[in-house]
Amino acid sequence: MTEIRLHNSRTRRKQPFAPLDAQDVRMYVCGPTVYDRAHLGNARPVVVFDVLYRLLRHVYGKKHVTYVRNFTDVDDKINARARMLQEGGDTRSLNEIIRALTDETIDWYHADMDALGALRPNHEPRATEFIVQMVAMIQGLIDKGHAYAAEGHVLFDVRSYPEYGKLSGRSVDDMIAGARVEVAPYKRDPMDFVLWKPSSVEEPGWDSPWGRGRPGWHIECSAMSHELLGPAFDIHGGGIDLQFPHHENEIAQSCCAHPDADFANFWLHNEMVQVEGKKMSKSLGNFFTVRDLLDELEKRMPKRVAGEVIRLVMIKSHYRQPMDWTEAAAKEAEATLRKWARATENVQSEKIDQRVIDALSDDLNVWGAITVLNELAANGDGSALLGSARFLGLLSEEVRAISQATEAYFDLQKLLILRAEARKEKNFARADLIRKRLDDFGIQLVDQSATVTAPKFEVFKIEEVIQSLPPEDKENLLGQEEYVVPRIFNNKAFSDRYQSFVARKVLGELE
Ligand SMILES: Nc1ncnc2c1ncn2[C@@H]1O[C@H](COP(=O)(O)OP(=O)(O)OP(=O)(O)O)[C@@H](O)[C@H]1O
Ligand SMILES: [Zn+2]
Repeated sequence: MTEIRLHNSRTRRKQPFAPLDAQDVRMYVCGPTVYDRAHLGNARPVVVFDVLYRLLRHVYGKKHVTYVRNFTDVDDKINARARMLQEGGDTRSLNEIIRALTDETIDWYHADMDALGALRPNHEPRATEFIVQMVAMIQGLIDKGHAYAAEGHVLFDVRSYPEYGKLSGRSVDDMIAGARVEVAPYKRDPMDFVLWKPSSVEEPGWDSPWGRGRPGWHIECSAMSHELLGPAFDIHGGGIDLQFPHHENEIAQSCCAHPDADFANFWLHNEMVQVEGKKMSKSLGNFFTVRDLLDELEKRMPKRVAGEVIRLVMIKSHYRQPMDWTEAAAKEAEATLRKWARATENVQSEKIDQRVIDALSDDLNVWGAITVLNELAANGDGSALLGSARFLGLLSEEVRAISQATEAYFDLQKLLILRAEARKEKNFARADLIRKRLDDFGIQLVDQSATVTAPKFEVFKIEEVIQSLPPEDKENLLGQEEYVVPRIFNNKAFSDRYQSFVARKVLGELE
């Protein structure tokens, strides 16, 4: 079996990955707080852990991997956004606005992440559906002496857990000195963090032994991962911005609530999407949403291609390196997809190149995997290229067809440019030759643009085209010359392929 090696933030080194149970490999990734469209930074953990999910499914089998990513649908940021809407004239109750806001944001999130080719996790729990489990866990922590109730709040007693700070490598005293910790009269220690807090009448709230209130953010992940994956599981992921305090707090809660288990075995953190050296974030206002970017790209390429372009740009940077979005990277990704599409023309079968799996198994070296794909394209191994690209969530049937058609169009464009250049140089013989050769194949040049009109090519030329087609197209068309002409031009994919074929042939003749 392929050995996967992953950089474990917990040990600060690359380690061989061995699941607790190879029949049920379990991964939890911190999901979004749902009150706004996801920005490009929020998409990074989604695509990074999607690649890991695909790799785990490949190595251990699809049925043997469970991936959980939560939705935080109860949070002060959500309440604040809902209040803003109320102040803006929304007459619904705060709870109604929050329900509609979180539902809508989850729908947007799904649409945007689907567009980036990310598989949906096996479970996408909403925090509000696991309040009972959160209350039980908090009560357990109080019973064990790790938490205390004060003024309607429940706080985690950080000093009761000597391991606190181990993941991020900080001591509690350093943390107090360096962090913006909230000092509050009900806290015994400034580092203690909230497990439960009181809700006002109009705020979302649930009954609890400590009065009507709502959970703190950190306990949500501890309770949901425990409910869906058990007290110990294999991989916990999220952005590096969550390592402290969120993940540190998750560990403290989970390990104190379930002292016999080890919570998450491997911790994986993706680096940040940056804008001019700073983390892309809502609070800094330096963000653009995935939707904005898709809309922008869709001005010059079809939607499906836009999604794959973003995906390819994002996975190409190693997940532990910061990355910027650049227009140049988008252009390069678009050209790469087109190149791969051409190299997989007429390809039916698919196989995954083992070198791609090996590269990904080395702490998700996607760059290395892409180098292999480019090599396959250069060597004309379309089958392994298609299988491997599909494995990375790229080159879907639709994108392949679109990109191939675009290639065909580019080939024709090249000819038109050559012809225009010839005319400019007053090389009318060459210009005429290009027009004539295209005309021979039934492609007429009209006013600088190429259009396919009623063809007048001979049967042997049709045969040539037919021979270049995949077997089932060939079978449909061979020996039916008299019917070929109308069929070819009724069939968009065929006509694109045909144009590409002709253009390449004529280009070859001119060389
Ligand atoms: N710039 C970024 N680059 C990479 N990952 C990010 C970035 N910003 C947030 N994330 C990740 O997105 C996921 C969702 O986080 P969440 O919804 O809490 O975003 P957020 O922290 O509210 O965003 P912001 O920091 O802009 O307010 C987390 O795993 C987080 O680490
Ligand atoms: Zn979390």
